[in-house]
Amino acid sequence: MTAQLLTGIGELTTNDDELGRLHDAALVLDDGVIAWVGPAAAAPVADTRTDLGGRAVLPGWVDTHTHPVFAGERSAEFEARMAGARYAAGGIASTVAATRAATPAQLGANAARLRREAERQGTTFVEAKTGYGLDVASERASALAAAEVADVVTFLGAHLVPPGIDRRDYLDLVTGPMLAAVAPFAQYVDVFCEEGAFDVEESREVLLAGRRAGLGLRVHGNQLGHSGGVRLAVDLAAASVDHCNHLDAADIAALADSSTVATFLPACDLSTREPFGPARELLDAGGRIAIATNCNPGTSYTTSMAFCVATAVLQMHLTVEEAVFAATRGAARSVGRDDLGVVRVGAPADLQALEAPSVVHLAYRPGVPLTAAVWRAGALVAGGRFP
Ligand SMILES: N=CN[C@@H](CCC(=O)O)C(=O)O
Ligand SMILES: [Zn+2]
Repeated sequence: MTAQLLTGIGELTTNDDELGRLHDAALVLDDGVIAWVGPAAAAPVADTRTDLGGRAVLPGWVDTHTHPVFAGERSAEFEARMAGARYAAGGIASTVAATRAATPAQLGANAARLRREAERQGTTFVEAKTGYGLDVASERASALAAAEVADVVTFLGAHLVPPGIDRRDYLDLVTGPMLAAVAPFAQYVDVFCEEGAFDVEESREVLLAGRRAGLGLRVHGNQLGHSGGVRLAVDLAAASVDHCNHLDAADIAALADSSTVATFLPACDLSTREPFGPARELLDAGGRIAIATNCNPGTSYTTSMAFCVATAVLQMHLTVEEAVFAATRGAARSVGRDDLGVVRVGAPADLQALEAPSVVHLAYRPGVPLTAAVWRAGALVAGGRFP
């Protein structure tokens, strides 16, 4: 494979403790990985040479919470919320109906469209959930569509008890035949532990069944209230608990004392008018955090990790460095990938360059499309036309 030298990097965010943030830096990408990193003045010769003209480079975004397998959209529900209606779990059912009516090709095309949209904005790794099929055939089809577009697939049959089925029967289905049909295509199981969806004991049952099937655990917890999902996730040493809008001091202490990553979803919080989760307090207490888009048609119809990072800085009081870390390496840790979201020799060459001299511009110039180039496993997949 061709070794590519990227030089003229004005600022290089490595997320590596030893390398830190470099200026006037260069990288060599070879065979899909980072083969060299250091000062531009000391860069080795490679097969190709691209001068980034002082632009900032950082790891590609690692989006570890998305629901891209769906049909239809819910802008009317969103409009009603902006006029004062409250978000409730039940809205999921309308997307379930549209998803069941769609063909596998339609579901796949929509998920691929979203993946491509995310990639153009710097996202190089995506987790994708099922959860809008909610019967065995539709959940299996959703998992197949997710596996086509995502790097990690999560089974979310326990998103809602769909209309027309007894609650106990549905739990038996999710933990039995549905899990068996989906587990071969998934790495994680998830549950929406919230009023109107699943309570703590039901959620525990779903998660333990998933664990027995060999899946890692993720939880939607404490989004709309003190659902108990966060404590359940910590009790079961889940990889991630997501939303975390409503945390009390004991929740923060429990998370800080655990290996569970708290994944904050700021775009969702804006779209549902929930209070932002206490990411600042959790970081200060020593907890692990991630930031993700939660791309879905109900509560967060965005693929923009940059928007989430800017919001985390402007509204949740993270520093730019903390927010960028949470949206890259911090998130990667929630899917067991310590090699992602970091720039160091041997790491996958998943990178983005900004139309800016520093990552600070992500929050300083909110809403401006700053992605200048995106590389995935060393291949340029978006942008890259440098003057
Ligand atoms: N909260 C649960 N699930 C999704 C929303 C699903 C929907 O409303 O369609 C979320 O993460 O926000
Ligand atoms: Zn979600």
